[in-house]
Amino acid sequence: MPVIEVEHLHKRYGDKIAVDDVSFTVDQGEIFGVLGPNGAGKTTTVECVQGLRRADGGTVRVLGLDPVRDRTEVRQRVGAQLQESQLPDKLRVREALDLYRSFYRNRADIDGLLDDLGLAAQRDTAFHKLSGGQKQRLSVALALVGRPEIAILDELTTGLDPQGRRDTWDLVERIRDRGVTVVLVTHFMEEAERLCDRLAIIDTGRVVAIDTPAGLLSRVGTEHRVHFRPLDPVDDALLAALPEVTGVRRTGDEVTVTGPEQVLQTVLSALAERQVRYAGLRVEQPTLDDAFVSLTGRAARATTPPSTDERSS
Ligand SMILES: Nc1ncnc2c1ncn2[C@@H]1O[C@H](COP(=O)(O)OP(=O)(O)OP(=O)(O)O)[C@@H](O)[C@H]1O
Repeated sequence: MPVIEVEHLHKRYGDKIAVDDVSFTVDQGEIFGVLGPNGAGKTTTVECVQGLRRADGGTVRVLGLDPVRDRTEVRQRVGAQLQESQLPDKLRVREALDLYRSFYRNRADIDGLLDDLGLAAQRDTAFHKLSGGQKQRLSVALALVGRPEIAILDELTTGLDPQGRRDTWDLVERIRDRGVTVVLVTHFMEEAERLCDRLAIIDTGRVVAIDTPAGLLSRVGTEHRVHFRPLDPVDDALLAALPEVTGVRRTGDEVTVTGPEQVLQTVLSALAERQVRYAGLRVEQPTLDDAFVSLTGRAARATTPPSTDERSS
């Protein structure tokens, strides 16, 4: 059953069309990704879903409500992450949660939330003394403090280190396991692939595809690429004649063999049979990056979240 229905959403800022024509539905209980490069219109789209912006065209329904007309009710039932700059420096974690909790009629247990988010030890820490990851987790806690039916998480892992990112992914799955529908806005392919049940790829204000990660991958084919450096002579023609192999390429001393998933086993068996030793074995499978390139005709801006040091803001 859809909890969010967006139809032909259109939004412009002056002459700039931010969202041209976006339609999608989000089902109850899923993690739905809104994926696309910087400036694609993702944030504008979810701001219209939250009722923070009024659409210039199209319709948005959230839990059967109009997010602009029924803003008060939608705010009670949809949790959204705060921008970190919206909290005063001196406010302590526990105080922030108490304050935001008072805005809601359904109130989460704060100690449970602090435990769940790994913030129990920081309950009396002032906001400005939190690390980037802790601030990020607090913003998620604030999105959950009103026990929402839908949580909208925008660029959740930007600025987190790899461990922080993995912890946050586990957290998103736990949120979903509690029955909360999650809308995850991201421009990181790996994050979308790992977390989302379905996702909409948005580019220049338009939806270019909506599917499961596996469905998107199947659109770009299922070819695997096996790379290795033979340490003994091996004939390309011999590799090319193996069942399932669709291509053999040599780049310097590296050989790349392509084919379906089983091609790895085929190649390894053939090399073992002929006592060909090898080094540098690696296998590449199609990724959402490949799907994005194939759907939009160009590469996404980023495939891996930058570390804190690389953060621009
Ligand atoms: N308040 C605004 N006034 C004018 N233009 C805006 C405003 N907000 C966004 N835009 C423009 O609208 C387009 C879509 O922006 P939006 O923030 O929705 O994209 P996004 O996909 O969320 O990007 P990012 O990943 O960088 O946050 C961009 O070209 C952006 O510059």
